Amino acid sequence: MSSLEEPLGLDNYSACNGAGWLQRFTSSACRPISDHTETNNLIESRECSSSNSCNEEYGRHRKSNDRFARNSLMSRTSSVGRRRVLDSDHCCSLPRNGLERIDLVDKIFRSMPSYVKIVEVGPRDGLQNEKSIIPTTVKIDLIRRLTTTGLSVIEATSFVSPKWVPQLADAKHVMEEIRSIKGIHFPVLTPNLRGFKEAITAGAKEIAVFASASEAFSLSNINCSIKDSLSRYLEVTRAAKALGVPVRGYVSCVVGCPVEGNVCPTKVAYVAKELYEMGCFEISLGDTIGVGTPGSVVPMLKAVMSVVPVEKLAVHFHDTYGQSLSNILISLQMGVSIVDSSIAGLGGCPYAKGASGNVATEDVAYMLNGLGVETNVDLGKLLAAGEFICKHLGRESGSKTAVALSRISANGAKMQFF
Ligand SMILES: CC(C)(COP(=O)([O-])OP(=O)([O-])OC[C@H]1O[C@@H](n2cnc3c(N)ncnc32)[C@H](O)[C@@H]1OP(=O)([O-])[O-])[C@@H](O)C(=O)NCCC(=O)NCCSC(=O)C[C@@](C)(O)CC(=O)[O-]
Repeated sequence: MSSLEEPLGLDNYSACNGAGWLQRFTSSACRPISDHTETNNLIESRECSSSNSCNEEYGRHRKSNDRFARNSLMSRTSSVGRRRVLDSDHCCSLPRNGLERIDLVDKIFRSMPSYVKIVEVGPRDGLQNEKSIIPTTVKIDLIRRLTTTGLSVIEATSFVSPKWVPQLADAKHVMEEIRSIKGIHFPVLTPNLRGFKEAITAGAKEIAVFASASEAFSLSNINCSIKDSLSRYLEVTRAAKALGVPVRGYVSCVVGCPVEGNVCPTKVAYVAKELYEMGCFEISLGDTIGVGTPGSVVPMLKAVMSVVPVEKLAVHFHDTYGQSLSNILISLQMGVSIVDSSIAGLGGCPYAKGASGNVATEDVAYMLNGLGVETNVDLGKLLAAGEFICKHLGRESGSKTAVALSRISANGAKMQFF
């Protein structure tokens, strides 16, 4: 598959029934992980569907690291969401396939975190693809508004080549204006040592490096192979370590690539592990073109969780096929507790044609609120920040929550959260 016209896996869907389709993904050729009871409870393992050869690079480290995933999953019992359901008398035990009775509520909430850190990427990922150059003052105003919402991390900009991403050519000025704001992390993207140095000079105190699990995407995005990018990032992480600057690591194309199609979970695990071992404190897994479904996200996460502790993982979904919230939900059930999102669903990658914006921060906050998962984020203030930037861009919000709530409040009704 080399385009965004069809979701991954749909090409062969008509050839088989649901079960057969699922089986198509269970080739032992690239089985990414050993048995994982909790995860298997959520969805039967669907392994790599790629024709790529799945090297078992991570396999050597699998056993010792499995315990991270298992322990973490066991200990992440959400009391809040589950209690809400229990309290509201929805607790039920239903027979399933005539086999055994399963406590559905416990199964659903067992691994759900009680707190989720939302990483706002709107000012960077959200704006980087905008065609007309947004005034620096508007970007700064947006960031300032976002700082009032309770978000603890706001990715501010990128120190990349202005020839490649002209929208963020004002990175230095943006950083200079926000560097004095206390209590909030403002990571910036740095593709190489030069970007790192410029970011630090401009006042950045946290940076992010971005590799890809797809060779083709690495070439189109940062003009080098995965191997070369990892060497560059080793230089950057060493320099950052010397200055005590925390580095976040991104892996792009974690389930699909606009050029290569399906991406094997082992490749994602390999790149994630390399970034983690070179010192990245957190690894964000990006479905850059938004083709993933829980069916492809689960095996990918399983593979990555076998080499990086789940508490160090973030998920980063673009919403091209409207799958982001379901992908986030399944990720939370697997123990992930860090979610990237973009105000008003802004965004798209300049090197992933057709990919839409990130999942909207408002929608994530609304869903987490409904689940009883704490975020410390004020939805009303998020809505105001989203309205501000949408007004400037002259378009409707990409957040379904924002659109729905604006209609409700236009009708004079009181905001309700479910
Ligand atoms: C990586 C490079 C720099 C390599 O760029 P290059 O052309 O391969 O390398 P170069 O070293 O030959 O540099 C070309 C020009 O850029 C300059 N240059 C070199 N480095 C810098 C720098 N740091 N800052 C400013 N300028 C720089 C350099 O000086 C030169 O200028 P010239 O001599 O032609 O005048 C380039 O390919 C680039 O900037 N790419 C941008 C990639 C990008 O920002 N992509 C979007 C973000 S990634 C993303 O969105 C995915 C993510 C993270 O959100 C997760 C997901 O959704 O999956």
